[in-house]
Amino acid sequence: MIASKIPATVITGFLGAGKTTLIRHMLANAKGKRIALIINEFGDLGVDGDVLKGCGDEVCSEDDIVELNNGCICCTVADDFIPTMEQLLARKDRPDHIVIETSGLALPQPLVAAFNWPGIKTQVTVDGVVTVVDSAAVAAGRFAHDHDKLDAQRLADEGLDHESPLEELFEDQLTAADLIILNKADLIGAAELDGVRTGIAGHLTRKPVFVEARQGEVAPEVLLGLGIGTEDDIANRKSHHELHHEDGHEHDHDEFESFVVTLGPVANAAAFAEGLKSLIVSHDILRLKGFADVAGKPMRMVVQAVGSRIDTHFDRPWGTGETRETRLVVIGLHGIDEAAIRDSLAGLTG
Ligand SMILES: Nc1nc2c(ncn2[C@@H]2O[C@H](COP(=O)(O)OP(=O)(O)OP(=O)(O)O)[C@@H](O)[C@H]2O)c(=O)[nH]1
Repeated sequence: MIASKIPATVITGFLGAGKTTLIRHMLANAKGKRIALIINEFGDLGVDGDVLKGCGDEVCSEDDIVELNNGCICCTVADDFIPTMEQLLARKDRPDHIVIETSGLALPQPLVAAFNWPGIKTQVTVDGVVTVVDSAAVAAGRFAHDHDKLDAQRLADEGLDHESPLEELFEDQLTAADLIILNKADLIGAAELDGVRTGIAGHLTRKPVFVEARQGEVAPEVLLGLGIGTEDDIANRKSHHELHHEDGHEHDHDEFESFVVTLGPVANAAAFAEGLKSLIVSHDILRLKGFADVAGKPMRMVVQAVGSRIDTHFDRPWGTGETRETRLVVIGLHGIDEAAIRDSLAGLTG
């Protein structure tokens, strides 16, 4: 008897859109379906994996979570993704479903195309591509064309052969979608949300399904079981890069930069968060996340910033034998002033 193919769902979406939050909710509500997770992050801190471990104990134990943090998954398909899939498929206790969270900067196209590789195609199929959208960021014009900035970038770099990197990537992630989650609906009004939906739909030639969400709360029955087989249609969902470089020119992420900063204990959590907020605005930091060691507190503080919106909360006690330290990953556009940001961050702890 030929075993049926394992469905795999690709969850994509720009930095901070709410992919990890959506997956957390899905794991907590998966009702016994055994899910294996492959998580890819930009920046080598492994925050997403850490946030997800333990939250779906019954359906997805730590052994079922594989972190691929060796660059964006779309560029490391052959070296990282394929071997990981092969290992998952070689297991005796194969999962019911595989969920892959791409980094916020990844192009889904090369990843989906990898499901056509011999050895993978016979055993797994792409159930669907789910693209998570930060509706509030879209409504605020985060991905819209900023002509002044773009002109300045073009002046600085004559080789620039494309539109704004943010806009392009955002569009590529939408182009690949079977299901679009309009997340963070709590942050904007109904009319604005409608505007976001119509704006996105107007850009797409295909007609993916739209679902609104708050805090990534989408029923697993809606996310999983789409049964699309997206790998067979991926040639019709080309990214800007594929359209511009049919000659096989390598895709990379040169437009973005990330670095990890390690700091000592934070004296005052509220002042630290306020300081981070101004730093994010003054340096146009796209994403900042990690953990902080707050002096005198037994718990670890999670720091999550998307644009200028910052959230901090204490998630769990520091473990015995675990080094208490403050570690943050900072992501911005190419040319972000790393030295100045490092200096300012060091000044915020004391
Ligand atoms: N207000 C609001 N905040 C949200 C919602 N969904 C997620 N967030 C917050 O947005 C921040 C980023 O969420 P994540 O789930 O980590 O986003 P992500 O897409 O996994 O981020 P990257 O992996 O870094 O690209 C966190 O502080 C979340 O708590 C939502 O629907 N509404």
